[in-house]
Amino acid sequence: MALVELRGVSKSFRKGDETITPLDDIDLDIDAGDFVSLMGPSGTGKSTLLNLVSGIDRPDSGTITVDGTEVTKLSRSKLADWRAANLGYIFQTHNLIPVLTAYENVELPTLLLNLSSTQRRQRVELALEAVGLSDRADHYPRQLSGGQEQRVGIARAIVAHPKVVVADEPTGSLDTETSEQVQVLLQRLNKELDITLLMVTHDRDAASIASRQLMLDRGKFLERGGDKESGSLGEWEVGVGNAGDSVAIKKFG
Ligand SMILES: Nc1ncnc2c1ncn2[C@@H]1O[C@H](COP(=O)(O)OP(=O)(O)OP(=O)(O)O)[C@@H](O)[C@H]1O
Repeated sequence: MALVELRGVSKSFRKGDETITPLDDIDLDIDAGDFVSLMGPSGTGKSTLLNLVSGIDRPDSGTITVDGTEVTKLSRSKLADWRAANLGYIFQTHNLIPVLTAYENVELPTLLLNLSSTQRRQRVELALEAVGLSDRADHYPRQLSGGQEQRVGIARAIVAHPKVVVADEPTGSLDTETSEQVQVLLQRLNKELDITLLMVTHDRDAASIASRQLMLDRGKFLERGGDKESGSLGEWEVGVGNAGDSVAIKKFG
């Protein structure tokens, strides 16, 4: 069983008289240890997908299972606990709380977990160390650079030792050099700490650091074939990211 399994997932929104259905009967498998990047045109439902996987929103139909737990079946209160323990979320703009230090921002999600103060301190220190910011623990967000703020946001996402971390354009508001540093950091977290990552991005370079590259195109997943080890990238193939769909080759961009 894959770590993350989506089966027959659909999600619609009402906009005035119109119904928009960005995700219609989607299937997807993500294995433990995968680093998946997800690209696709604006409005195709990438953020919607992250919100469903992280239990922030619910699908209209279909099931989402993470590490054996059917997230779509959890009650609202159980979902909050599940999310705190199992899911990390990295935002495009880090969403740090300005009146809290880096340490306190990272500590915040751990307050929802059943941990002693010693365990909590260890987790926060480890997370800050993992993103190379131990020496900035007492700084407030305004005293940090954009890249450092994003690294604090990443530390906050991993502090609970989640099963999965989802990231919505984590390099979207960073300059090229800082973006590259964050990409290297995400790759290290995946390889060294074995964190399973699902990252939405519009940046081809950021997408290419992932071990699997998906594209969401008109409600269907395309997956980039090729040999990651040798660096040769193939074409986008329909249906590979999907569980079950027929596999037809289609050129994309
Ligand atoms: N809460 C909501 N209420 C109404 N419509 C919504 C809501 N959330 C998303 N949508 C609509 O669903 C569609 C998919 O939105 P989503 O943000 O998932 O796309 P996206 O692929 O992430 O786009 P982008 O690349 O521009 O961030 C859009 O048409 C959007 O307007």
